[in-house]
Amino acid sequence: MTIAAASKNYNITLLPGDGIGPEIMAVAKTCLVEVGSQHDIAFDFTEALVGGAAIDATGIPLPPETLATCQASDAVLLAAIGGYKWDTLPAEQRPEQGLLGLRAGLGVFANLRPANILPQLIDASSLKREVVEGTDIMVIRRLIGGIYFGKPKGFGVDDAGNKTGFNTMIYSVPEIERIARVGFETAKKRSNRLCSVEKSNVLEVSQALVTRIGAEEYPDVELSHMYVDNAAMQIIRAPTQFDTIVTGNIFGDILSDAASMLTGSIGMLPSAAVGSDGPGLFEPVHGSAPDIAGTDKANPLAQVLSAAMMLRYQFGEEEAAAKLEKAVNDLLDDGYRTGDIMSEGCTQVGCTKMGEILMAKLKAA
Ligand SMILES: NC(=O)c1ccc[n+]([C@@H]2O[C@H](COP(=O)([O-])OP(=O)(O)OC[C@H]3O[C@@H](n4cnc5c(N)ncnc54)[C@H](O)[C@@H]3O)[C@@H](O)[C@H]2O)c1
Ligand SMILES: CC(C)[C@H](C(=O)O)[C@@H](O)C(=O)O
Ligand SMILES: [Mg+2]
Repeated sequence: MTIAAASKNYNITLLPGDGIGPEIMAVAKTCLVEVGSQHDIAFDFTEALVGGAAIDATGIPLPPETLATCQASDAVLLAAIGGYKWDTLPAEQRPEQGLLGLRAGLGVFANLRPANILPQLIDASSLKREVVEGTDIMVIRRLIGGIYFGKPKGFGVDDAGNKTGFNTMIYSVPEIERIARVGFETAKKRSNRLCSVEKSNVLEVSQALVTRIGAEEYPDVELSHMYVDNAAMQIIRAPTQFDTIVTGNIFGDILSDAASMLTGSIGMLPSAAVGSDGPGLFEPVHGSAPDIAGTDKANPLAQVLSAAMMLRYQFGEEEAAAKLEKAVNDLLDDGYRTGDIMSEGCTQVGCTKMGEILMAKLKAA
């Protein structure tokens, strides 16, 4: 779909995926078109298949044409993949492999996962107001390395004849250095505090390699190290002690879900996967929520905020990004909530209605 006569034109691949994916993507797409029209930006959207939807249509979770379309676009906006229907497939054929292949195929090694509490949602958090107030964390996750990608992996049989499964966690020094740089650069733009979360008391892959770069290249950034088990506890106990966290793939996956509860709901958390010279991949932190798919209960705000991250990080369209974020803010100010962030005295709405209210806010902006 193209809006004529805009001075800027971006090719976006949309990957609605599975479960609630198409529902929340519809909201984000409409909002993008509206905000684009206000900022002289046209979007050419191409929809492609990934995950379970791709398996059903083509037999594989990441058809080569999907990857090619994504690689040829200016940015990729993904909703989520996966669902019960494909849970019994062998590991390599599952929807999740489509997502991993996409991340690797785009070379987006740095995943920025912000978790900040909006004042309107403090009472929606499962933690106490005094604990979450002021939370503003950026989790930076190494996205295309570590145990998700290490080889060898597979199934075997141990000496006693028991079936086994195995994966390999491996990081090279250059890989750690490049994510560390993203961590330091991000911390510099925030409050100059970087916490490297590792398991360096046990794992060779976690040895504190980040320190070297920090000491030499970023003397102004205060670097700390924390074991991941302690970090999981500290993030719940006293989240405001954290500013920027840099960590590995699996630790980042787990910590960002934990951090989401500080913000009220995982339905609020966007992410940006960047690092290559090409298109970035923008997606909510949450999954396809198969338990609520098709019920119009999904919170579309993480998807909309992911679109805002795309505008900011990929295109430098700060004003348009800020406008999307303000619309979210205004809607929350007016007390509209999906079920996952519902609080007493607020008005509960579904995904579609939330989209309509967002559009009204954008049009009024
Ligand atoms: N990036 C991705 O595409 C991605 C991320 C995580 C999980 N997954 C996949 O999603 C499927 C379901 O995984 P899961 O249940 O562990 O995690 P999930 O994030 O899909 O859901 C966890 C819980 O959060 C709720 N939830 C998630 N997003 C929501 C939203 N926007 N609004 C309201 N509630 C929301 C769900 O209803 C569920 O109760 C699996 O197949 C998994 O592999 C995909
Ligand atoms: C679905 C899965 C492969 C994915 C991950 O572990 O990276 C998801 O949990 C995420 O957080 O994006
Ligand atoms: Mg996850």
